[in-house]
Order: sequence, then C-alpha cells, then structure tokens
Amino acid sequence: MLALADVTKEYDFRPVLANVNLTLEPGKRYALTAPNGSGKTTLLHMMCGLSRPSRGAVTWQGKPLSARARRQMGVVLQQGFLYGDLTAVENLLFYARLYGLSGARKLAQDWVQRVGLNDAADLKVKEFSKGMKQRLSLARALLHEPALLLLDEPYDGLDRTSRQLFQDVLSDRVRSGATVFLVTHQEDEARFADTHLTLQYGRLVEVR
Ligand SMILES: Nc1ncnc2c1ncn2[C@@H]1O[C@H](COP(=O)(O)OP(=O)(O)OP(=O)(O)O)[C@@H](O)[C@H]1O
Repeated sequence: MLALADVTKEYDFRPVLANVNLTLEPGKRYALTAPNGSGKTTLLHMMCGLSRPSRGAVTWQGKPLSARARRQMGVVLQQGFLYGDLTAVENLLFYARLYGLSGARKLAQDWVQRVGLNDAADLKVKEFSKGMKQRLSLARALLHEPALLLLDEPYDGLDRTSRQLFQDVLSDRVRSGATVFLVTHQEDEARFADTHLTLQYGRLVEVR
C-alpha cells in the first residue's frame, strides 16, 4: 500500500527528515514515538499528501499519491476537520456525501452511536469538549472504511473511557484488514503495535 522511498523534508533548507524509507503492510499496526519537534507530524502530513517531500517519493500501490489514493486513507490530525456550526450528525453526513457513500444518514447515525456521542448527536460541534471532538474526528476518519488510518496523537487529552473506545475501534478496523499508523507520546501504546518506530536525527528507525 503506502510506501516512502528516500523521503527527505527540509524547511528553509533545514533538514527535518532524511532518507526515510517505509513500506506499510495491510492489516498491521505501526506506532511512532519520538521527542517533540523530531518530525512526526511532518512525516504524517507527507504520508497523507498534506505536504510534499523535498526529495524522494510517496507512493500508493506503486503510483504517486493521487486523490483516489487519498480516499483510501482516514486521518485524525491535530486539526479536526470538523465544522463547528454543524451538529455531530450533520458533520458526518457532510463527509459521507462527500465520499458518495450510500445510506449516508444511517451511516452517520450509526457512527455517532459507535463513538458514544448519542446524547450529543444534535449538538453543534462548537459546543463540544476536546474529547468529544476527537471521538467525532475518529468517526469522520472511519466513515468510508479506509484501508489506512493515520492518527496524530489521538490519545492526547482523552480520559480512560475515550481511550479504550479508540483502542477498541482501531482493533476492530485492524481485524477487518486495515492498517493503522499511530503517532503517540505514550510508550505503552506502542506496545500494541506490530512495528514500533522512532525518529533519530531525522532518520526513521525501528525500536526493538
Ligand atoms: N511549516 C513549517 N515551517 C517551518 N518549520 C516547520 C514547519 N512545520 C514543522 N516545522 C519544524 O519541523 C520540526 C518538526 O516538526 P513536527 O511538528 O513535525 O514535529 P513533531 O515530532 O510532530 O513534534 P510534536 O511532538 O511537538 O508534535 C520542528 O523543528 C518544527 O519547528
């Protein structure tokens, strides 16, 4: 599926990532832990096509990242991609229609329930707490059943119940054959991964 070949990223000629090579496999969990400012978000943004490498290539099934490839991905990033003036259900409906999914309303309602937001289904998202927004972002990212899920510190600020919910939903997706790539500051989370990665001086290395 997604592969990075000799990917280097510089900001104003300052290297952040150097010659990163990575090939993701279906049905696997990856965790990336590394200190603040080491380039984790930068890497994730290149993986989902939000930013381009300075050198090297990001490919999907051997071809350059296209809009079609990006439809195979679900992302939970620091920016939630949610509309504050829409309710939880309306947000999911918006994305379901954007993806051209059939049974959009039922799907939106099911996902609101799946992430435990039933009581807040018709509340505007601007009235949501951070944890509620994160739950809705997870639902938004999974609506279209992506083959690859990329998450940037999804557990940040979540209570134990929300965290367990995330873990359950992610495990469920992996069992269905999806790949999960998780950036986290929580080393204990990395234990659940098939592959634990870190960044050292801009290079991606496996933690053994
Ligand atoms: N758009 C940008 N322009 C210039 N420099 C940037 C930009 N984005 C990130 N950087 C720099 O690149 C480096 C890596 O940033 P990045 O956000 O990828 O790190 P991170 O590992 O995700 O950090 P954190 O754990 O704090 O979220 C930092 O030094 C940061 O200042």
